Amino acid sequence: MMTPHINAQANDFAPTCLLPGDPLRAEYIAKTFLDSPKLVSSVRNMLAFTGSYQGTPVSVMGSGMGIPSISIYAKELITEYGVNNLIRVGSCGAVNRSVAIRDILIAVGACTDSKVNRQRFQDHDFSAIADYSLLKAANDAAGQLNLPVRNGNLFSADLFYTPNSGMFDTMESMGVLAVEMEAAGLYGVAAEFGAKALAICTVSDHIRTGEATTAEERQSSFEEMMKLALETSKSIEADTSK
Ligand SMILES: O=P(O)(O)O[C@H]1O[C@H](CO)[C@@H](O)[C@H]1O
Ligand SMILES: O=c1cc[nH]c(=O)[nH]1
Repeated sequence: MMTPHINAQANDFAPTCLLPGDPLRAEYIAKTFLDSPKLVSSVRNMLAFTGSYQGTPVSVMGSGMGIPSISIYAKELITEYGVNNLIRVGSCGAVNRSVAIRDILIAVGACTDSKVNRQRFQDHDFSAIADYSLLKAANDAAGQLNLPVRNGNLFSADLFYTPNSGMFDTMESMGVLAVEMEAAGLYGVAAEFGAKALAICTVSDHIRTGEATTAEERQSSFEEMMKLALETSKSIEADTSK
């Protein structure tokens, strides 16, 4: 069994898949946190692994950057490989002065300048929201880990290098916390194909203050987010097997 973008076998993916933008982050998660990680797909070097986290099967796959890329992988994972829970573990740039570098943000919803959800929704405004059971599981896991997290709205931008930096003021005035490039698309795909999705992002840089994390800081603060996503996947698996 193969899709145009994934060369895994039919049962190679677990019901839950973590989706970092960077395939090397997928490899890092698999090799750092999973027992017996197996490489299950490598088309275009978009590495995917399946292993187990404290006894719970879980997969992790790079999504690439931007809504078009994550939409391809998320759609094929859901419809061809039976993945039901998709958890993005990404980085983001803060646009809100109340947010600090290294904060972990959970995207209750995501705005976007992309038209993908309007294409799905007869040109109306679709509310791109997280699945509530995943959102609750992530917040419960954060409590257990004693990890401060912030729940709120993200903005999924088509352009990393925006020609309209004035939009950052508008985002902040509307309460948006940070900018990244995938969450709104992931939530749209999940809604279209009947799966559950959640985006968790660590603030890697602050667009307002110009602060940025070092590579080492990114690694350690991303590890907290990775653990949070893995604990979330463990608790939802325990819930569904009751
Ligand atoms: O670190 P990742 O998960 O790739 O996320 C962010 O980083 C990339 C831009 O540098 C975009 O994909 C954006 O969403
Ligand atoms: O998409 C992104 C990710 C991190 N920082 C940004 O400014 N944008």
